[in-house]
Amino acid sequence: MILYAALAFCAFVAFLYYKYPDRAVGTRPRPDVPNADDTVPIFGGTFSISSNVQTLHEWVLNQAKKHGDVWRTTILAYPPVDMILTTNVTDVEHILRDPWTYEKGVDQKRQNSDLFGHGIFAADGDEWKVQRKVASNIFNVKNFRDFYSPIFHHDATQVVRHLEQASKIGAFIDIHDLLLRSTLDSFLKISMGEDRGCLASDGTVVDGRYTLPPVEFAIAFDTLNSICAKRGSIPFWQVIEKLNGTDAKRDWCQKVLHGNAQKIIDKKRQAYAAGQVPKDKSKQDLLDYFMQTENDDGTPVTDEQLRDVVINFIVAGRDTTAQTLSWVFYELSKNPQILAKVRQECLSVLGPTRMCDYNDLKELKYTTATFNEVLRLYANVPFNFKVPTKDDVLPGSKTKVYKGQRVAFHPYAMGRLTKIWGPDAEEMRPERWIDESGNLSKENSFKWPVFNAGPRICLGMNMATQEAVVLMSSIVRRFNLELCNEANFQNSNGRLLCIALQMIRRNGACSTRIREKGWLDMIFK
Ligand code: HEM
Repeated sequence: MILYAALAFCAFVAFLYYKYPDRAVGTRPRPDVPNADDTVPIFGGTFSISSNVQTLHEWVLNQAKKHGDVWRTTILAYPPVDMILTTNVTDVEHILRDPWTYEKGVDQKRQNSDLFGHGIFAADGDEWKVQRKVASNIFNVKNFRDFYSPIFHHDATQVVRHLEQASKIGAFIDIHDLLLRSTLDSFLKISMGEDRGCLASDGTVVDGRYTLPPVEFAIAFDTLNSICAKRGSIPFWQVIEKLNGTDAKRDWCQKVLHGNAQKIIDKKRQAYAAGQVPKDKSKQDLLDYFMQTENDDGTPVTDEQLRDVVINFIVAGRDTTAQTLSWVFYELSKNPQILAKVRQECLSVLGPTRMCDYNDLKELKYTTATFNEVLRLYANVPFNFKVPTKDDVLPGSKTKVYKGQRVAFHPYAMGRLTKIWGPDAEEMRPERWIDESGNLSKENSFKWPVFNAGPRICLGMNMATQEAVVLMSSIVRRFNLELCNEANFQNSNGRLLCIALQMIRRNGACSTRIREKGWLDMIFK
């Protein structure tokens, strides 16, 4: 009996081997598209992805260099993953111009639903359109100039206060932690009228590092964000999370996040009940706009819907800007000549102490160029995929794509490819953003999709740039900076560790080992 079973098993494996010689089980043959390196029968790219997970974005970059515009990987999972990856700018434009055909898709929603619920990041179609329309009310020049500048000034002053204290006592400091606190404080005030004071306490020195008290809300965010992000590279994550204790962690995070979001909503509802709605539309915040919106069927927006708004917008407004700024300071610490130029520009436009206002932004060209250049090299949404609702052909590479499969693009790889940016693509050179007349050049957003592009382009890109330049100009005029933990960012071949790329974004989320070392530890002098 056992012999028959063994023979049947072998025959089954031989059949699978014959049927799926170059891809994962359940995926279709594609002789017209090259496979990623180390693709094997039955499992496709499952092992090559998991064995390269620490330098995944560098690995993708190498695949793009080797295979050209388009290549493919498949993963043994349920449902099987069949993914075409393009770095062709015309293909990317085609995908991003049409979010009705190229949706986020069910898998992505499922993967992120614990964090995003039905919020703007997870929504497609009408559900997305309504949220985008309501939210776009707060992103206008009047708000940037009159209301957001003072908030950014206040929080940048707090950041500088902590850096001064740390530098006085010669302690090093995890600048990324500080920046995350600053972007969280600023964005909560801007979008929900809520002052969390994450930078308000004084720091203490623990093991040589200047440290602020932990913020539970932020820890829950980072942990849940990391759980959802990891699902992309773990086949059968639904089962694994049940077995390895992740479920309990997820429940704790949700309890903290939902509890905090509910408090913000309750406070707003109480204010409304007491008739304290700001009459002047320009004084209303994001939550005000959503509270006054009705659902299509005329019912009022529920607390659960508002909770998704709160959480989605905090993720959007906090992590991205802090992560990019962390890479800015990383690069400035390694490129003193760029630091000197940024400092010189900030001093000549603002003098030694004046804070950067909205109107100063157009003068701070090199500083903005440095921010853009860092985003080009360290796209903080490094990878993105969509799912077509019908069969289609990508017009740049002439590649056929099928309804329901994943069609991905990779802003991190695109930012470093010589075919897109020329022979110095991997160099940090802010000058590439300044045109012959000395003005900041506008880049084609499909070539540089770090803020996404097309109808779903990032709503906060101008806000992020304003906030970043306020923080950069406040810090570089006062301090020299020195990186303490270079080894955390590169492997022995000098390639960027993907885990660093993601962990800088998802600070403290999952690796206590790395967390103990501290992230982006710097000395400010
Ligand atoms: C350096 C900073 C930032 C970067 C690099 C960035 C990048 C991005 C990217 C890549 C997307 C598309 C995500 C996707 O759908 O897969 C996006 C969407 C979005 N971003 Fe940003 N973002 C930044 C800052 C901000 C800020 C400060 C806000 C303020 C709230 C914001 C609000 C949004 C919103 C609301 C969307 C969803 C747009 C839509 O789906 O229609 N972002 N951002």
